[in-house]
Amino acid sequence: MYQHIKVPADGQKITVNADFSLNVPDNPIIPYIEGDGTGRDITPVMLKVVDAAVAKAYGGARQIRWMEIFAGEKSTQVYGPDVWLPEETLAAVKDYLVSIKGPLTTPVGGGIRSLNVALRQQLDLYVCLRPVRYFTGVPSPLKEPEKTNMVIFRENSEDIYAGIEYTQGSEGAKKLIDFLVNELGANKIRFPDTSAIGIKPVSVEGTERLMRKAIQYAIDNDKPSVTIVHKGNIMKYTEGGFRDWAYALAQKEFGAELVDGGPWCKFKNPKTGRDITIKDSIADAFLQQILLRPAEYSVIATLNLNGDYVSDALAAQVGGIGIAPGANMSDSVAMFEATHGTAPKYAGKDYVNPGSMILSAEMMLRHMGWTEAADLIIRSMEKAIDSKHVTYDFARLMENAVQVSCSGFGEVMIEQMQ
Ligand SMILES: NC(=O)C1=CN([C@@H]2O[C@H](COP(=O)(O)OP(=O)(O)OC[C@H]3O[C@@H](n4cnc5c(N)ncnc54)[C@H](OP(=O)(O)O)[C@@H]3O)[C@@H](O)[C@H]2O)C=CC1
Ligand SMILES: O=C(O)CCC(=O)C(=O)O
Ligand SMILES: [Mg+2]
Repeated sequence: MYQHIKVPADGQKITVNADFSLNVPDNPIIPYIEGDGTGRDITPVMLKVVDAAVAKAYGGARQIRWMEIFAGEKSTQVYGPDVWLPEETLAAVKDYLVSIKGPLTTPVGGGIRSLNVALRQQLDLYVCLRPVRYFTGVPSPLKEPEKTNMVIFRENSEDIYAGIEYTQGSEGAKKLIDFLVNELGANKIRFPDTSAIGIKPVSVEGTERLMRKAIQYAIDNDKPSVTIVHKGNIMKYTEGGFRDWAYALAQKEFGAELVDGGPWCKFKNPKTGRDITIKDSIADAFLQQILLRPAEYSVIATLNLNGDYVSDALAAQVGGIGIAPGANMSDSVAMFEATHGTAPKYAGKDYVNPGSMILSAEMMLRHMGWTEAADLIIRSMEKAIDSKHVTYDFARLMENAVQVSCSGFGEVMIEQMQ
């Protein structure tokens, strides 16, 4: 059926029920994309650590059947020079429901548009879920890094990531600027003759589905608040719309009531009876608040670009993007991936921290309901860090650390599972 994807003969598909719960067989086929740059270092380590955790947790009764699928540079080697994202890769991610990927390179300026963004958009993986937590012993620039405990819900399908952008001097830029100036009376384009131009779509539907997931997460995980992060003071109808529609959804669907006349509102968690406060913060101020008063923030709902910035900033507070995991999700399909990119200067050197990719796999195991294996990964990560056998990113900031390689850190984790 596929041209280059080899389906493991002894594996079975994960399937989904009408309520979006999963049926996970004991031998699920899970597609993975190795990734560009350091992807080829961290992905094999992740596969080994996950296999070890599953073997230890279930004594052989369960085993993942990994299925390699292709995107990025490796895809051009397998499928041909210009094939960066084959149709069958998209089909496999959709059909097999749960997958994991390494980072993929995006050139700045010209060249291909982001394959990462293309995967999210073409599969409508509208939630980018990025939990940020502290592991004891990890070096951090903060005095009290354990106070940073947040979960980012980044809208993944809209905003300027829609890629509606025209290069300076192009027919598209000229037409669009002419239309804005002549038809809509836009008179604030400072240099219309030499401007490139981009469009930022933000919709009611896109906002509501993201906010619904963020609030449901707060309910299911007994979180005290959801903060809407936006730049609605400047971009009144896009980012400001996001804020207003998100608040409105909390009231309309979850019965939130205004606090002191609003706009903050709150409702009782139907599962625990505790208050969940819905509040908002303007993005620039939010970036200082998370450093100075992180304990006041829990679940974050934000647009695509803000979410990108906030993800790396928050990751830095708890030790850096070397251990920052994530997931891209629709209601039925989930594709897990690290927050960081391909870190090209370290590619192929067996050097970088595989933690972000391993913790993304930990999220994947939990999503599959394989909590024993997921717990084992968390415990072995804690023990590995505690043993101070860590990769360069932590070793350079830790006292008495033993620096280990990327694969070496995986081995330390596996030893800790015994
Ligand atoms: N989802 C994806 O696939 C993503 C892809 N990208 C793409 O990746 C490419 C490179 O992007 P760039 O901006 O350099 O960002 P990167 O995230 O690749 O790297 C930035 C810095 O973060 C640190 N870092 C990254 N990965 C690790 C790791 N595993 N362990 C420890 N430290 C790590 C390194 O810091 P130091 O120098 O201090 O050692 C590195 O120089 C671009 O093409 C970009 O578009 C970017 C983000 C996400
Ligand atoms: O697609 C890319 O190259 C960058 C994506 C990114 O930075 C992110 O998803 O956090
Ligand atoms: Mg990013």
